Amino acid sequence: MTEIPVLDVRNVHVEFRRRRRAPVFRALDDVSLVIPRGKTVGLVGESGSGKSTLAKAVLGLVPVQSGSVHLLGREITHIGTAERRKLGRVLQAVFQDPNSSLNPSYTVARSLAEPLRAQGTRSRAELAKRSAAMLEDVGLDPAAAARYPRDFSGGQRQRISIARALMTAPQLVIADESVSALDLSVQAQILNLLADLQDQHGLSYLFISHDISVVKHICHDVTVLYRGQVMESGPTGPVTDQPAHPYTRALLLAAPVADPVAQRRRRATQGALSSTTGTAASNGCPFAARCPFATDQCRQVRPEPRPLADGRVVACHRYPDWQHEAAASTPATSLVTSH
Ligand SMILES: Nc1ncnc2c1ncn2[C@@H]1O[C@H](COP(=O)(O)OP(=O)(O)OP(=O)(O)O)[C@@H](O)[C@H]1O
Repeated sequence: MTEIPVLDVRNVHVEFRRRRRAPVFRALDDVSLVIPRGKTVGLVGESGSGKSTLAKAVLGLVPVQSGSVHLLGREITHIGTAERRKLGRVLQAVFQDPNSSLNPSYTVARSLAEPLRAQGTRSRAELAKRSAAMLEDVGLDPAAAARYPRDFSGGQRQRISIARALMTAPQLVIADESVSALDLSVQAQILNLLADLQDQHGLSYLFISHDISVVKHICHDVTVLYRGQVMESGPTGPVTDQPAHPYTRALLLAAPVADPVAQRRRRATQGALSSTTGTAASNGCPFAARCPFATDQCRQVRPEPRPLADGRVVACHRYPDWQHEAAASTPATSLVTSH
């Protein structure tokens, strides 16, 4: 029997109307994503691709027009506020800015206690015991409980936010750009911490980042989003070693690398990603306007997701031909062109 995934997002559509009478804007268009137990699934894409909207759809913070969200086998797409509150036992989130979850006027102890209090735990002794254990788990001195957020560095505050998210012993944690604001060395520490906590507590993560090089290090599977549509998804190794979608390759080429000289050389020869704000072909592939391998078919017909033998799914008419063209092209050929 196949195991029930922790999270199963199926064919989700989310639309916004930015102004009254303005046409609807589709922020998520037929997005599916599955997180097996104990795994980390990355959601990657540039700013505006719809990553946070997907997190909000799972957290019930934006309405889902169609499709479904199942958490541990239970459909939660449209559940009410009271039911939603109870989900705090199994579902928590850590955001980019620790200050959004840590009230500056609360002691760490009070901030940590909140999620458990919301689930009905009142015993002070129990709250204090759990806070101390979680602070230790995230590498902080339990004495930190008596202090305030201002007493800590950015990395330490993010550790406190993680401790707070883990207070209810959730099964799924949504980490939305949770290392983006940190220095590289602190990022690495937090990523290691998330991996250790996963081993220790059997956690699953939905790990959201605009940086595919970060996703590569922590995620078992990855979903690549562009303008609200899934370009490619599957096991992280194949997706990042040999991308099947030109957009994934473009993200990899634009990702920071440890060696700045190599980075400059790469940028000079391959071109960098341009902004996501151009006009997408309404019917075709949303990436067609920026893709050097696009044909009329790409501009006119939306590619259906195709399963590949290695477990991936790709939505590209030109796969695998574009890979051969890319390999044959000279370094002076820009992979992604600006419009
Ligand atoms: N409440 C809203 N009303 C109208 N448009 C919205 C709303 N929320 C998001 N959007 C739009 O939906 C698109 C996707 O936004 P989203 O925040 O999900 O992107 P993202 O990939 O998380 O980007 P970033 O990393 O910059 O947050 C954007 O064009 C954004 O302007």
